[in-house]
Amino acid sequence: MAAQHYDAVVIGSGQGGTPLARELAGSGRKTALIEREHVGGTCINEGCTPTKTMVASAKTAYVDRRSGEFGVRNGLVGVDLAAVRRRKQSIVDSFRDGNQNRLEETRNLDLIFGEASFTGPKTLMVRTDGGSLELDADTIFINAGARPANPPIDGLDAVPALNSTSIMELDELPEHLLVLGGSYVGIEFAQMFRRFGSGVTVVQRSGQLMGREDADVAEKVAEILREDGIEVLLNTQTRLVEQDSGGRVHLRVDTPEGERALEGTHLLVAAGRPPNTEKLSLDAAGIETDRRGFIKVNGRLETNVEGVYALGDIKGGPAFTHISYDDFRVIRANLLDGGDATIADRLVPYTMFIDPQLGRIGLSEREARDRDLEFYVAKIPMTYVARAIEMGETRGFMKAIVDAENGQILGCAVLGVEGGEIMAMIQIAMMGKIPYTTLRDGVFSHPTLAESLNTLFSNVGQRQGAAV
Ligand SMILES: Cc1cc2nc3c(=O)[nH]c(=O)nc-3n(C[C@H](O)[C@H](O)[C@H](O)COP(=O)(O)OP(=O)(O)OC[C@H]3O[C@@H](n4cnc5c(N)ncnc54)[C@H](O)[C@@H]3O)c2cc1C
Ligand SMILES: NC(=O)c1ccc[n+]([C@@H]2O[C@H](COP(=O)([O-])OP(=O)(O)OC[C@H]3O[C@@H](n4cnc5c(N)ncnc54)[C@H](O)[C@@H]3O)[C@@H](O)[C@H]2O)c1
Repeated sequence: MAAQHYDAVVIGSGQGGTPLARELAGSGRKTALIEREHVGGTCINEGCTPTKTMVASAKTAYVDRRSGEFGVRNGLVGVDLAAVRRRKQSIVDSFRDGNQNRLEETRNLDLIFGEASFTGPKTLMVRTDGGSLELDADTIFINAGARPANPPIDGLDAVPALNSTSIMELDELPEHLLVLGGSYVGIEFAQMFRRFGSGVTVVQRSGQLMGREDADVAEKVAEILREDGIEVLLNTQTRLVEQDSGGRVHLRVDTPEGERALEGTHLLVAAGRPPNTEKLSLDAAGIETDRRGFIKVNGRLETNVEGVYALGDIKGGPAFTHISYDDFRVIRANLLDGGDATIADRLVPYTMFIDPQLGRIGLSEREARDRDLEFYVAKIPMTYVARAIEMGETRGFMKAIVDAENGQILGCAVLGVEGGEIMAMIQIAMMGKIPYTTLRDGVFSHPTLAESLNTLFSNVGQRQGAAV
Protein backbone atom coordinates (compact mmCIF):
# COMPACT_ATOMS: atom_id res chain seq x y z
CA MET A 1 0.00 0.00 0.00
CA ALA A 2 1.33 3.47 -0.88
CA ALA A 3 2.41 5.70 1.97
CA GLN A 4 -0.02 8.44 2.87
CA HIS A 5 1.49 11.86 2.21
CA TYR A 6 1.33 14.80 4.62
CA ASP A 7 2.85 18.27 4.45
CA ALA A 8 3.75 17.95 8.15
CA VAL A 9 3.77 15.19 10.74
CA VAL A 10 4.15 15.78 14.49
CA ILE A 11 5.23 12.79 16.59
CA GLY A 12 3.97 13.07 20.16
CA SER A 13 1.20 15.19 21.56
CA GLY A 14 3.31 16.96 24.17
CA GLN A 15 3.31 20.57 25.24
CA GLY A 16 4.98 21.77 22.04
CA GLY A 17 3.61 19.28 19.54
CA THR A 18 -0.07 19.81 20.29
CA PRO A 19 -0.26 23.56 19.60
CA LEU A 20 2.21 23.15 16.72
CA ALA A 21 0.00 20.58 14.98
CA ARG A 22 -3.00 22.90 15.22
CA GLU A 23 -1.06 25.90 13.89
CA LEU A 24 0.40 23.90 11.00
CA ALA A 25 -3.05 22.65 10.06
CA GLY A 26 -4.46 26.16 10.49
CA SER A 27 -1.89 27.45 7.99
CA GLY A 28 -3.39 25.12 5.39
CA ARG A 29 -0.81 22.35 5.65
CA LYS A 30 -2.14 18.78 5.60
CA THR A 31 -0.96 17.64 9.03
CA ALA A 32 -0.92 14.45 11.11
CA LEU A 33 -0.36 14.29 14.88
CA ILE A 34 0.67 10.83 16.05
CA GLU A 35 0.22 9.95 19.72
CA ARG A 36 0.81 6.52 21.23
CA GLU A 37 -1.01 7.08 24.50
CA HIS A 38 -2.83 10.20 25.72
CA VAL A 39 -3.34 13.57 24.13
CA GLY A 40 -1.53 16.23 26.18
CA GLY A 41 1.56 14.14 26.93
CA THR A 42 3.36 14.03 30.25
CA CYS A 43 2.37 17.41 31.64
CA ILE A 44 -1.36 16.92 31.52
CA ASN A 45 -1.51 13.17 32.13
CA GLU A 46 1.42 12.23 34.38
CA GLY A 47 3.27 15.42 35.26
CA CYS A 48 2.31 18.97 36.15
CA THR A 49 -1.47 18.69 36.27
CA PRO A 50 -1.90 15.58 38.41
CA THR A 51 1.01 16.37 40.74
CA LYS A 52 -0.05 19.94 41.39
CA THR A 53 -3.63 18.76 41.94
CA MET A 54 -2.35 16.32 44.58
CA VAL A 55 0.04 18.91 46.04
CA ALA A 56 -3.07 21.05 46.65
CA SER A 57 -4.68 18.16 48.58
CA ALA A 58 -1.49 17.73 50.62
CA LYS A 59 -1.33 21.45 51.39
CA THR A 60 -4.94 21.32 52.60
CA ALA A 61 -4.04 18.52 55.03
CA TYR A 62 -1.02 20.52 56.23
CA VAL A 63 -3.02 23.71 56.78
CA ASP A 64 -5.77 21.72 58.48
CA ARG A 65 -3.26 20.21 60.92
CA ARG A 66 -1.94 23.69 61.71
CA SER A 67 -5.39 25.23 62.18
CA GLY A 68 -4.93 25.50 65.97
CA GLU A 69 -2.02 27.93 65.38
CA PHE A 70 -4.51 30.27 63.70
CA GLY A 71 -7.07 30.01 66.49
CA VAL A 72 -9.33 27.69 64.52
CA ARG A 73 -10.59 24.53 66.20
CA ASN A 74 -10.74 21.50 63.95
CA GLY A 75 -11.05 17.72 64.25
CA LEU A 76 -8.51 14.99 63.55
CA VAL A 77 -7.16 15.25 59.99
CA GLY A 78 -7.67 12.17 57.84
CA VAL A 79 -6.65 11.70 54.21
CA ASP A 80 -8.72 9.52 51.85
CA LEU A 81 -6.15 8.80 49.14
CA ALA A 82 -8.75 7.25 46.83
CA ALA A 83 -10.72 10.52 46.96
CA VAL A 84 -7.53 12.54 46.36
CA ARG A 85 -6.90 10.34 43.32
CA ARG A 86 -10.46 10.78 42.01
CA ARG A 87 -10.17 14.57 42.26
CA LYS A 88 -6.83 14.41 40.44
CA GLN A 89 -8.21 12.15 37.71
CA SER A 90 -11.28 14.26 37.01
CA ILE A 91 -9.09 17.35 36.47
CA VAL A 92 -6.66 15.37 34.28
CA ASP A 93 -9.56 13.96 32.23
CA SER A 94 -11.09 17.37 31.69
CA PHE A 95 -7.77 18.85 30.48
CA ARG A 96 -7.07 15.81 28.26
CA ASP A 97 -10.56 15.72 26.75
CA GLY A 98 -10.50 19.46 26.09
CA ASN A 99 -7.24 19.10 24.20
CA GLN A 100 -8.41 16.07 22.26
CA ASN A 101 -11.69 17.73 21.24
CA ARG A 102 -9.86 20.80 19.98
CA LEU A 103 -7.52 18.62 17.91
CA GLU A 104 -10.35 16.56 16.47
CA GLU A 105 -12.23 19.71 15.46
CA THR A 106 -9.19 21.18 13.65
CA ARG A 107 -9.47 21.20 9.86
CA ASN A 108 -6.58 19.67 7.88
CA LEU A 109 -5.47 17.74 10.97
CA ASP A 110 -5.55 13.94 11.42
CA LEU A 111 -5.06 12.77 15.01
CA ILE A 112 -3.69 9.22 14.72
CA PHE A 113 -3.34 7.02 17.81
CA GLY A 114 -0.29 4.79 17.38
CA GLU A 115 3.45 4.52 17.86
CA ALA A 116 5.63 6.15 15.20
CA SER A 117 9.06 5.05 14.06
CA PHE A 118 11.23 6.26 11.20
CA THR A 119 11.76 4.06 8.15
CA GLY A 120 13.75 6.75 6.30
CA PRO A 121 14.55 10.49 6.61
CA LYS A 122 11.00 11.52 5.71
CA THR A 123 9.06 8.26 6.06
CA LEU A 124 7.36 6.76 9.09
CA MET A 125 5.65 3.59 10.15
CA VAL A 126 2.86 3.93 12.70
CA ARG A 127 1.84 0.87 14.70
CA THR A 128 -1.82 1.23 15.60
CA ASP A 129 -4.22 -1.00 17.50
CA GLY A 130 -5.50 -2.51 14.29
CA GLY A 131 -2.22 -2.82 12.34
CA SER A 132 0.14 -0.30 10.85
CA LEU A 133 0.24 2.73 8.56
CA GLU A 134 2.95 4.20 6.37
CA LEU A 135 3.30 7.95 6.11
CA ASP A 136 5.64 10.32 4.39
CA ALA A 137 5.96 14.03 5.02
CA ASP A 138 7.84 17.10 3.85
CA THR A 139 8.52 18.16 7.44
CA ILE A 140 8.60 16.09 10.64
CA PHE A 141 8.55 17.39 14.21
CA ILE A 142 9.57 15.09 17.06
CA ASN A 143 7.96 15.89 20.43
CA ALA A 144 8.06 12.43 21.99
CA GLY A 145 9.20 13.43 25.50
CA ALA A 146 10.94 11.40 28.20
CA ARG A 147 10.09 8.74 30.77
CA PRO A 148 11.13 7.77 34.32
CA ALA A 149 14.63 6.29 34.59
CA ASN A 150 15.40 2.82 35.90
CA PRO A 151 18.83 3.19 37.51
CA PRO A 152 21.07 0.12 37.44
CA ILE A 153 20.83 -0.94 41.08
CA ASP A 154 21.11 -4.59 42.14
CA GLY A 155 17.70 -6.09 42.82
CA LEU A 156 15.67 -3.10 41.60
CA ASP A 157 14.17 -5.00 38.67
CA ALA A 158 12.86 -7.68 41.03
CA VAL A 159 10.78 -5.39 43.28
CA PRO A 160 7.53 -3.60 42.41
CA ALA A 161 9.00 -0.08 42.48
CA LEU A 162 6.78 2.92 41.87
CA ASN A 163 7.58 5.75 39.47
CA SER A 164 6.14 9.25 39.16
CA THR A 165 3.17 7.88 37.21
CA SER A 166 2.23 4.79 39.21
CA ILE A 167 2.56 6.49 42.61
CA MET A 168 -0.38 8.71 41.70
CA GLU A 169 -2.59 5.64 41.18
CA LEU A 170 -2.27 4.37 44.78
CA ASP A 171 -5.56 4.13 46.65
CA GLU A 172 -3.98 3.28 50.00
CA LEU A 173 -1.49 5.41 51.83
CA PRO A 174 2.02 3.92 52.08
CA GLU A 175 3.00 3.37 55.69
CA HIS A 176 6.58 4.26 54.81
CA LEU A 177 7.73 5.55 51.43
CA LEU A 178 11.38 5.25 50.42
CA VAL A 179 12.34 7.75 47.69
CA LEU A 180 15.40 7.28 45.47
CA GLY A 181 16.39 10.69 44.12
CA GLY A 182 16.30 14.12 45.74
CA SER A 183 15.36 16.51 42.96
CA TYR A 184 12.07 17.81 41.50
CA VAL A 185 10.12 14.56 41.35
CA GLY A 186 11.54 13.00 44.52
CA ILE A 187 11.06 16.06 46.69
CA GLU A 188 7.60 17.03 45.47
CA PHE A 189 6.30 13.50 46.16
CA ALA A 190 8.24 13.15 49.44
CA GLN A 191 6.57 16.20 50.95
CA MET A 192 3.17 15.33 49.46
CA PHE A 193 3.12 11.83 50.95
CA ARG A 194 4.49 13.03 54.29
CA ARG A 195 1.59 15.47 54.45
CA PHE A 196 -0.86 12.72 53.53
CA GLY A 197 0.48 10.84 56.59
CA SER A 198 3.21 8.46 55.35
CA GLY A 199 6.64 8.11 56.89
CA VAL A 200 9.18 9.18 54.22
CA THR A 201 12.91 8.69 53.65
CA VAL A 202 14.68 10.45 50.74
CA VAL A 203 17.90 8.86 49.51
CA GLN A 204 20.04 11.27 47.46
CA ARG A 205 23.30 9.96 46.06
CA SER A 206 25.14 13.30 45.82
CA GLY A 207 26.00 15.73 48.60
CA GLN A 208 23.02 18.05 48.21
CA LEU A 209 19.40 17.96 47.12
CA MET A 210 18.66 19.55 43.73
CA GLY A 211 22.18 19.57 42.31
CA ARG A 212 21.72 22.66 40.13
CA GLU A 213 20.83 24.96 43.02
CA ASP A 214 23.12 26.97 45.28
CA ALA A 215 24.14 25.11 48.44
CA ASP A 216 22.28 27.54 50.76
CA VAL A 217 19.03 26.90 48.84
CA ALA A 218 19.47 23.12 48.88
CA GLU A 219 20.38 23.13 52.59
CA LYS A 220 17.32 25.21 53.47
CA VAL A 221 15.07 22.84 51.50
CA ALA A 222 16.59 19.85 53.35
CA GLU A 223 16.02 21.66 56.66
CA ILE A 224 12.36 22.32 55.77
CA LEU A 225 11.78 18.70 54.74
CA ARG A 226 13.41 17.44 57.96
CA GLU A 227 11.29 19.86 59.98
CA ASP A 228 8.25 18.26 58.30
CA GLY A 229 9.41 14.86 59.58
CA ILE A 230 11.08 13.54 56.43
CA GLU A 231 14.39 11.71 56.74
CA VAL A 232 16.82 13.13 54.17
CA LEU A 233 19.98 11.11 53.47
CA LEU A 234 22.69 12.77 51.37
CA ASN A 235 25.83 11.24 49.85
CA THR A 236 24.05 7.92 50.08
CA GLN A 237 24.57 5.11 47.54
CA THR A 238 22.03 2.33 47.24
CA ARG A 239 23.77 -1.02 46.84
CA LEU A 240 20.89 -3.50 46.96
CA VAL A 241 17.11 -3.50 46.81
CA GLU A 242 15.12 -6.48 48.14
CA GLN A 243 11.55 -7.33 49.00
CA ASP A 244 10.72 -9.65 51.91
CA SER A 245 7.95 -12.26 52.00
CA GLY A 246 5.65 -9.75 53.71
CA GLY A 247 6.07 -7.33 50.79
CA ARG A 248 8.24 -4.79 52.62
CA VAL A 249 11.09 -3.20 50.68
CA HIS A 250 14.64 -3.16 52.05
CA LEU A 251 17.51 -1.00 50.81
CA ARG A 252 21.12 -1.57 51.68
CA VAL A 253 22.80 1.84 51.48
CA ASP A 254 26.26 3.30 52.09
CA THR A 255 26.05 6.59 53.98
CA PRO A 256 28.95 8.82 55.09
CA GLU A 257 28.42 7.29 58.55
CA GLY A 258 28.64 3.71 57.25
CA GLU A 259 26.32 1.03 55.89
CA ARG A 260 22.61 1.21 56.78
CA ALA A 261 19.55 -0.92 56.17
CA LEU A 262 16.43 1.03 55.26
CA GLU A 263 12.96 -0.46 55.31
CA GLY A 264 9.72 0.77 53.79
CA THR A 265 6.39 -0.42 52.48
CA HIS A 266 6.82 1.32 49.10
CA LEU A 267 9.72 2.50 46.93
CA LEU A 268 9.54 5.48 44.56
CA VAL A 269 12.29 5.77 41.96
CA ALA A 270 12.77 9.45 41.00
CA ALA A 271 16.20 9.37 39.42
CA GLY A 272 15.80 11.42 36.24
CA ARG A 273 14.08 11.07 32.86
CA PRO A 274 15.81 9.62 29.77
CA PRO A 275 14.41 10.50 26.32
CA ASN A 276 11.87 8.36 24.42
CA THR A 277 14.19 7.87 21.47
CA GLU A 278 14.63 4.08 21.22
CA LYS A 279 11.25 3.31 19.68
CA LEU A 280 11.67 6.02 17.04
CA SER A 281 14.37 4.12 15.05
CA LEU A 282 16.24 7.39 14.54
CA ASP A 283 19.07 5.52 12.79
CA ALA A 284 16.77 4.78 9.86
CA ALA A 285 16.57 8.53 9.27
CA GLY A 286 20.18 9.28 10.23
CA ILE A 287 19.09 11.60 13.08
CA GLU A 288 21.94 12.25 15.52
CA THR A 289 21.63 11.96 19.29
CA ASP A 290 24.02 12.80 22.11
CA ARG A 291 25.60 10.11 24.30
CA ARG A 292 22.53 10.07 26.58
CA GLY A 293 20.14 9.59 23.66
CA PHE A 294 18.77 13.16 23.46
CA ILE A 295 18.26 14.44 19.91
CA LYS A 296 20.83 17.03 18.87
CA VAL A 297 19.35 20.31 17.60
CA ASN A 298 20.59 23.80 16.76
CA GLY A 299 19.09 27.05 18.07
CA ARG A 300 16.24 26.79 15.55
CA LEU A 301 15.48 23.24 16.77
CA GLU A 302 16.64 21.70 13.49
CA THR A 303 18.18 18.23 13.69
CA ASN A 304 21.04 17.24 11.40
CA VAL A 305 18.46 15.93 8.88
CA GLU A 306 16.91 18.70 6.80
CA GLY A 307 13.21 19.18 7.47
CA VAL A 308 13.26 17.21 10.75
CA TYR A 309 12.90 19.17 14.00
CA ALA A 310 12.84 18.19 17.68
CA LEU A 311 11.16 20.03 20.51
CA GLY A 312 10.53 19.58 24.23
CA ASP A 313 12.25 17.16 26.61
CA ILE A 314 13.52 14.84 23.86
CA LYS A 315 16.12 17.41 22.76
CA GLY A 316 17.70 17.60 26.26
CA GLY A 317 18.26 20.78 28.26
CA PRO A 318 15.71 22.18 30.69
CA ALA A 319 12.70 19.82 30.85
CA PHE A 320 9.70 22.00 31.58
CA THR A 321 6.30 22.47 30.03
CA HIS A 322 6.85 26.18 29.37
CA ILE A 323 10.13 25.36 27.59
CA SER A 324 8.43 22.84 25.31
CA TYR A 325 5.74 25.43 24.62
CA ASP A 326 8.40 28.04 23.86
CA ASP A 327 10.03 25.58 21.44
CA PHE A 328 6.69 25.61 19.60
CA ARG A 329 6.81 29.43 19.49
CA VAL A 330 10.33 29.35 18.00
CA ILE A 331 9.25 26.92 15.28
CA ARG A 332 6.09 28.88 14.55
CA ALA A 333 8.04 32.13 14.29
CA ASN A 334 10.55 30.64 11.86
CA LEU A 335 8.37 28.38 9.73
CA LEU A 336 5.00 30.09 9.71
CA ASP A 337 5.75 33.76 10.39
CA GLY A 338 9.00 34.14 8.44
CA GLY A 339 10.96 35.09 11.58
CA ASP A 340 14.41 34.26 12.84
CA ALA A 341 13.85 33.01 16.39
CA THR A 342 16.25 30.89 18.41
CA ILE A 343 16.29 29.10 21.74
CA ALA A 344 19.74 30.47 22.52
CA ASP A 345 19.97 32.69 25.61
CA ARG A 346 16.29 32.52 26.51
CA LEU A 347 15.37 32.99 30.16
CA VAL A 348 14.48 29.69 31.83
CA PRO A 349 12.24 30.17 34.86
CA TYR A 350 11.03 27.23 36.91
CA THR A 351 9.17 26.53 40.09
CA MET A 352 9.56 23.55 42.34
CA PHE A 353 6.17 22.91 43.88
CA ILE A 354 7.29 22.03 47.33
CA ASP A 355 5.85 24.13 50.14
CA PRO A 356 7.15 26.77 50.41
CA GLN A 357 7.69 26.94 46.66
CA LEU A 358 11.11 27.44 45.13
CA GLY A 359 10.92 29.90 42.22
CA ARG A 360 14.13 30.21 40.19
CA ILE A 361 15.32 32.14 37.20
CA GLY A 362 18.58 33.20 35.60
CA LEU A 363 21.98 32.79 37.20
CA SER A 364 22.54 31.21 40.57
CA GLU A 365 25.29 32.62 42.79
CA ARG A 366 27.51 29.68 41.86
CA GLU A 367 26.97 30.27 38.14
CA ALA A 368 27.75 34.00 38.50
CA ARG A 369 31.01 33.06 40.23
CA ASP A 370 31.85 30.39 37.63
CA ARG A 371 31.41 33.01 34.89
CA ASP A 372 33.87 35.36 36.58
CA LEU A 373 31.24 38.09 36.86
CA GLU A 374 31.28 40.86 39.42
CA PHE A 375 28.01 40.86 41.28
CA TYR A 376 26.07 41.65 44.42
CA VAL A 377 23.91 39.18 46.35
CA ALA A 378 20.71 40.51 47.92
CA LYS A 379 19.24 38.13 50.49
CA ILE A 380 16.51 38.27 53.14
CA PRO A 381 14.79 35.59 55.21
CA MET A 382 11.00 35.28 54.81
CA THR A 383 10.74 36.31 58.47
CA TYR A 384 11.38 39.89 57.22
CA VAL A 385 8.21 39.78 55.09
CA ALA A 386 5.14 41.20 56.86
CA ARG A 387 2.68 39.39 54.61
CA ALA A 388 4.42 36.03 55.26
CA ILE A 389 4.28 36.62 59.01
CA GLU A 390 0.59 37.47 58.82
CA MET A 391 -0.06 34.29 56.82
CA GLY A 392 2.01 32.13 59.19
CA GLU A 393 4.31 31.12 56.29
CA THR A 394 7.78 32.39 57.19
CA ARG A 395 9.95 29.47 56.09
CA GLY A 396 12.66 30.13 53.50
CA PHE A 397 14.45 33.14 52.02
CA MET A 398 14.74 35.29 48.91
CA LYS A 399 17.98 35.82 47.13
CA ALA A 400 18.85 37.78 43.99
CA ILE A 401 22.06 38.19 42.02
CA VAL A 402 22.72 41.69 40.65
CA ASP A 403 25.30 42.73 38.07
CA ALA A 404 27.75 45.02 39.88
CA GLU A 405 28.45 47.07 36.74
CA ASN A 406 24.98 48.06 35.60
CA GLY A 407 22.55 47.05 38.37
CA GLN A 408 20.71 44.55 36.14
CA ILE A 409 19.21 41.55 37.91
CA LEU A 410 20.95 38.37 36.74
CA GLY A 411 18.84 35.80 38.60
CA CYS A 412 16.98 34.94 41.75
CA ALA A 413 15.93 32.08 44.01
CA VAL A 414 12.78 32.62 46.02
CA LEU A 415 12.18 29.85 48.53
CA GLY A 416 9.08 31.13 50.23
CA VAL A 417 5.33 31.30 50.19
CA GLU A 418 4.22 31.81 46.55
CA GLY A 419 7.90 31.73 45.59
CA GLY A 420 7.01 31.03 41.94
CA GLU A 421 4.86 34.16 41.71
CA ILE A 422 7.45 36.40 43.43
CA MET A 423 10.12 35.02 41.09
CA ALA A 424 7.88 35.94 38.12
CA MET A 425 7.77 39.57 39.31
CA ILE A 426 11.56 39.65 39.28
CA GLN A 427 11.49 37.88 35.90
CA ILE A 428 9.38 40.68 34.46
CA ALA A 429 11.96 43.22 35.72
CA MET A 430 14.68 41.14 34.03
CA MET A 431 12.66 40.97 30.79
CA GLY A 432 12.24 44.76 30.83
CA LYS A 433 15.87 45.29 31.86
CA ILE A 434 14.73 47.25 34.89
CA PRO A 435 17.64 47.80 37.33
CA TYR A 436 17.32 46.50 40.87
CA THR A 437 17.13 50.06 42.26
CA THR A 438 13.73 50.54 40.59
CA LEU A 439 12.34 47.57 42.52
CA ARG A 440 14.12 48.71 45.68
CA ASP A 441 12.46 52.13 45.45
CA GLY A 442 9.15 51.21 43.76
CA VAL A 443 5.83 51.66 45.57
CA PHE A 444 3.99 48.36 46.08
CA SER A 445 0.78 48.02 48.02
CA HIS A 446 0.99 47.01 51.65
CA PRO A 447 0.84 44.27 52.84
CA THR A 448 1.60 42.19 49.74
CA LEU A 449 4.42 39.79 49.02
CA ALA A 450 5.42 42.20 46.22
CA GLU A 451 6.47 44.91 48.68
CA SER A 452 9.14 42.53 50.00
CA LEU A 453 11.07 43.39 46.81
CA ASN A 454 11.78 46.80 48.44
CA THR A 455 13.37 44.97 51.38
CA LEU A 456 15.16 42.37 49.27
CA PHE A 457 16.86 44.92 47.05
CA SER A 458 17.71 47.17 50.01
CA ASN A 459 19.77 44.25 51.29
CA VAL A 460 22.35 44.18 48.53
CA GLY A 461 25.58 42.95 50.11
CA GLN A 462 29.25 43.36 49.32
CA ARG A 463 30.56 43.30 45.75
CA GLN A 464 31.63 39.73 44.90
CA GLY A 465 33.20 37.81 42.05
CA ALA A 466 36.12 38.03 39.66
CA ALA A 467 38.14 41.08 40.57
CA VAL A 468 37.12 41.28 44.24
C1 LIG B 1 5.88 14.08 37.93
C2 LIG B 1 6.23 15.22 37.02
C3 LIG B 1 5.87 16.51 37.37
C4 LIG B 1 6.19 17.58 36.54
N1 LIG B 1 5.83 18.83 36.93
C5 LIG B 1 6.16 19.89 36.15
C6 LIG B 1 5.78 21.21 36.52
O1 LIG B 1 5.17 21.44 37.57
N2 LIG B 1 6.11 22.22 35.69
C7 LIG B 1 6.78 22.02 34.52
O2 LIG B 1 7.04 22.97 33.80
N3 LIG B 1 7.15 20.78 34.14
C8 LIG B 1 6.85 19.72 34.92
N4 LIG B 1 7.21 18.46 34.52
C9 LIG B 1 7.93 18.28 33.23
C10 LIG B 1 6.93 18.37 32.06
O3 LIG B 1 5.89 17.45 32.27
C11 LIG B 1 7.60 18.12 30.71
O4 LIG B 1 8.76 18.91 30.62
C12 LIG B 1 6.61 18.53 29.63
O5 LIG B 1 5.54 17.63 29.64
C13 LIG B 1 7.22 18.65 28.25
O6 LIG B 1 7.16 17.46 27.60
P1 LIG B 1 7.28 17.34 26.01
O7 LIG B 1 6.48 18.36 25.31
O8 LIG B 1 8.68 17.22 25.68
O9 LIG B 1 6.64 15.92 25.77
P2 LIG B 1 5.62 15.07 26.63
O10 LIG B 1 4.63 15.91 27.30
O11 LIG B 1 6.40 14.11 27.42
O12 LIG B 1 4.84 14.30 25.46
C14 LIG B 1 5.43 13.35 24.64
C15 LIG B 1 4.33 12.53 24.02
O13 LIG B 1 4.87 11.75 22.99
C16 LIG B 1 4.25 10.47 23.00
N5 LIG B 1 5.17 9.55 22.31
C17 LIG B 1 6.39 9.13 22.73
N6 LIG B 1 6.97 8.34 21.82
C18 LIG B 1 6.08 8.24 20.79
C19 LIG B 1 6.09 7.55 19.55
N7 LIG B 1 7.12 6.81 19.16
N8 LIG B 1 5.00 7.67 18.76
C20 LIG B 1 3.93 8.43 19.13
N9 LIG B 1 3.88 9.09 20.29
C21 LIG B 1 4.93 9.01 21.11
C22 LIG B 1 4.03 10.19 24.48
O14 LIG B 1 3.00 9.25 24.67
C23 LIG B 1 3.66 11.58 24.99
O15 LIG B 1 2.27 11.78 24.96
C24 LIG B 1 6.88 17.35 35.32
C25 LIG B 1 7.23 16.05 34.95
C26 LIG B 1 6.90 15.00 35.78
C27 LIG B 1 7.28 13.60 35.37
N1 LIG C 1 8.05 21.54 39.25
C1 LIG C 1 8.62 21.20 38.12
O1 LIG C 1 8.86 22.02 37.23
C2 LIG C 1 8.98 19.76 37.88
C3 LIG C 1 8.47 18.75 38.70
C4 LIG C 1 8.84 17.44 38.44
C5 LIG C 1 9.67 17.14 37.37
N2 LIG C 1 10.12 18.14 36.58
C6 LIG C 1 11.04 17.85 35.44
O2 LIG C 1 11.28 16.46 35.37
C7 LIG C 1 12.67 16.22 35.28
C8 LIG C 1 13.00 14.93 35.98
O3 LIG C 1 12.93 15.10 37.40
P1 LIG C 1 13.69 14.12 38.38
O4 LIG C 1 13.63 14.69 39.73
O5 LIG C 1 13.24 12.72 38.14
O6 LIG C 1 15.14 14.14 37.77
P2 LIG C 1 16.43 15.05 37.97
O7 LIG C 1 17.33 14.64 36.88
O8 LIG C 1 16.10 16.47 38.12
O9 LIG C 1 17.01 14.54 39.37
C9 LIG C 1 17.31 13.20 39.64
C10 LIG C 1 17.90 13.13 41.02
O10 LIG C 1 18.09 11.77 41.38
C11 LIG C 1 19.40 11.60 41.89
N3 LIG C 1 19.76 10.21 41.61
C12 LIG C 1 20.00 9.65 40.42
N4 LIG C 1 20.25 8.33 40.57
C13 LIG C 1 20.16 8.07 41.89
C14 LIG C 1 20.29 6.90 42.68
N5 LIG C 1 20.62 5.74 42.13
N6 LIG C 1 20.14 7.01 44.03
C15 LIG C 1 19.83 8.20 44.59
N7 LIG C 1 19.69 9.33 43.89
C16 LIG C 1 19.84 9.28 42.57
C17 LIG C 1 20.24 12.65 41.16
O11 LIG C 1 21.41 12.95 41.88
C18 LIG C 1 19.26 13.82 41.12
O12 LIG C 1 19.28 14.58 42.30
C19 LIG C 1 13.32 17.43 35.95
O13 LIG C 1 14.59 17.68 35.41
C20 LIG C 1 12.36 18.54 35.68
O14 LIG C 1 12.76 19.25 34.54
C21 LIG C 1 9.80 19.45 36.82
